[in-house]
Amino acid sequence: MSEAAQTLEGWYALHDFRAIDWQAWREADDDVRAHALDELSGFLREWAQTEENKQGSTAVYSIVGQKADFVFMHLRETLEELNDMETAFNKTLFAGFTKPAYSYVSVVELSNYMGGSGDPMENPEVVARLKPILPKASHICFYPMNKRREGSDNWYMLGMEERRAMMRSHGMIGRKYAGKVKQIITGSVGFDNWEWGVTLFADDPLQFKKLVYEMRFDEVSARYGDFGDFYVGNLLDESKFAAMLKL
Ligand code: VOV
Repeated sequence: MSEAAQTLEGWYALHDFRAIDWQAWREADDDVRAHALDELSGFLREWAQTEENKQGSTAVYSIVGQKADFVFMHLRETLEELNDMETAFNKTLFAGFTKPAYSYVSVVELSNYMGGSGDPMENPEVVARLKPILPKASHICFYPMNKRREGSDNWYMLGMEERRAMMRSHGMIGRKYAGKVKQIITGSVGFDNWEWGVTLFADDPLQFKKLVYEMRFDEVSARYGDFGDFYVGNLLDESKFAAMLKL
């Protein structure tokens, strides 16, 4: 049996993709819409406060294309907290004007492929990566992925050193995008239908295309990467959200 990589886990993640029921929104009375917007603003502020208190983080983006209209990406200490916020939001008037489009449950993960020495949890940089404040970059890109397990292309049958060498090469490509793309890798084995969620943040959306394309030529992606649907979107704040919903 090959040696499993050791992983460190941080905050739990929920990517909550929703579509807006535009017909219901259009048909609602002005005061109902106003109340729904107030509730939405209340939640956005509450989530910002949680972030301020370093008890979690939330990113809010619109989604371009027909897969969804917006996404809330929440990071919290426990699955219970994620569930509670999801349920609290679902009880709002505004949530009644949305339909579920897709969701993804995972946990922020670091592996020991690049392992340093000493107790990693004593390293503030590691802790900051496990419990990250999500960047407020102009754009988000999310997709789930697996490492392939097919015939002779089986990631899970490779030895640790071989995997480590490939992850090193992966990391070298990623490093070229330092300052342009920030990645949050969340593990989802046992939690959701794919093995990892990849969430990228950038001010220039073309950097997503360039990074993902360059990685396609790297062995770990070229030979062992299988990918789900891609979601790409634009940063929303309270006023942009209100503008998006204005009729
Ligand atoms: C933005 C740049 C960037 C950088 C710097 C970077 C670096 C690194 C390092 C150093 C490591 C290993 C240690 C750790 O931190 O876990 C990883 C780990 C991982 N990555 Fe990565 N990755 C990036 C970006 C990046 C992208 C764009 C993708 C999607 C791949 C693609 O083809 O679309 C990805 C995937 C992953 C995954 C799924 C893992 C876990 C794999 C596992 O088997 O455990 N990643 N990644």
